[in-house]
Amino acid sequence: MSKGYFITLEGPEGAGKTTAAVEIKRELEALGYDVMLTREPGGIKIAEKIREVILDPSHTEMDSRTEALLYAAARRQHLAEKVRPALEAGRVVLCDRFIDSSLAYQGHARGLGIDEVWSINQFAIESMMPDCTLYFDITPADGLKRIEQNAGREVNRLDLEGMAFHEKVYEGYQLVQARFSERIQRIDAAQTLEKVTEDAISVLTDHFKKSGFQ
Ligand SMILES: Nc1ncnc2c1ncn2[C@@H]1O[C@H](COP(=O)(O)OP(=O)(O)OP(=O)(O)O)[C@@H](O)[C@H]1O
Ligand SMILES: Cc1cn([C@H]2C[C@H](O)[C@@H](COP(=O)(O)O)O2)c(=O)[nH]c1=O
Repeated sequence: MSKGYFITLEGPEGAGKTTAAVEIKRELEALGYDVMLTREPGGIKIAEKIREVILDPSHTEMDSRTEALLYAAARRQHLAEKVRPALEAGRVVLCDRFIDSSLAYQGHARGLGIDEVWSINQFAIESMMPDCTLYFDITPADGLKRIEQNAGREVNRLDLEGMAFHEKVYEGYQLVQARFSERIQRIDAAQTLEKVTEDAISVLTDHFKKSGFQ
């Protein structure tokens, strides 16, 4: 039984999750919480290696089911090695992407089926779901525009997919959000970073209060 609080950040490419995560961590720490920021795929050595395999732009031959299984494998190791111990120690875990990315990208956009991808992930997560998920809502066009303007960012294999794929990811997130409407809270990610952070903190402190987490 975890004593901590598990928060995930979700959304399409360029929504601002990684940038906002640093601010959210800082604000929560200022409120006295012990926060561990991590990411998927990655966060620990084995999962970072799996990330390299998945996202290498030269791996164009990768089968969609292989892709889904690799994300689930990285997730399992990350949960077992880093997330679960932090939660057991009573920490707030802030994770940049988690299972909802698999449901939107592999389940819907790749066409594997949200139920099928949910099902393969059950073996990996053993029912360990986030307490709260912030969904950073931005249109694919606006998100990709932000990425194009960020000259230093490395381009990965999924970034290279066409607009039709990114539209499907967006659609996938709408379906996932509707399915898990209690857990997933929408944040308007088109706002300034300051406003996005303020909204995120307001949602999270509200959740902490409701669940009695201190
Ligand atoms: N609220 C914001 N307003 C304008 N630009 C922003 C905002 N938040 C982030 N950005 C910029 O948008 C770009 C993408 O941000 P970031 O890497 O945080 O997004 P992301 O959701 O983590 O993307 P990905 O999932 O594709 O890695 C960066 O150049 C960042 O500086
Ligand atoms: C966890 C997860 C991620 N993805 C995709 C989403 C992005 O295109 C990359 C990760 O890159 P980021 O810069 O760290 O956002 O991987 C996915 O398709 N399925 C997943 O489960």
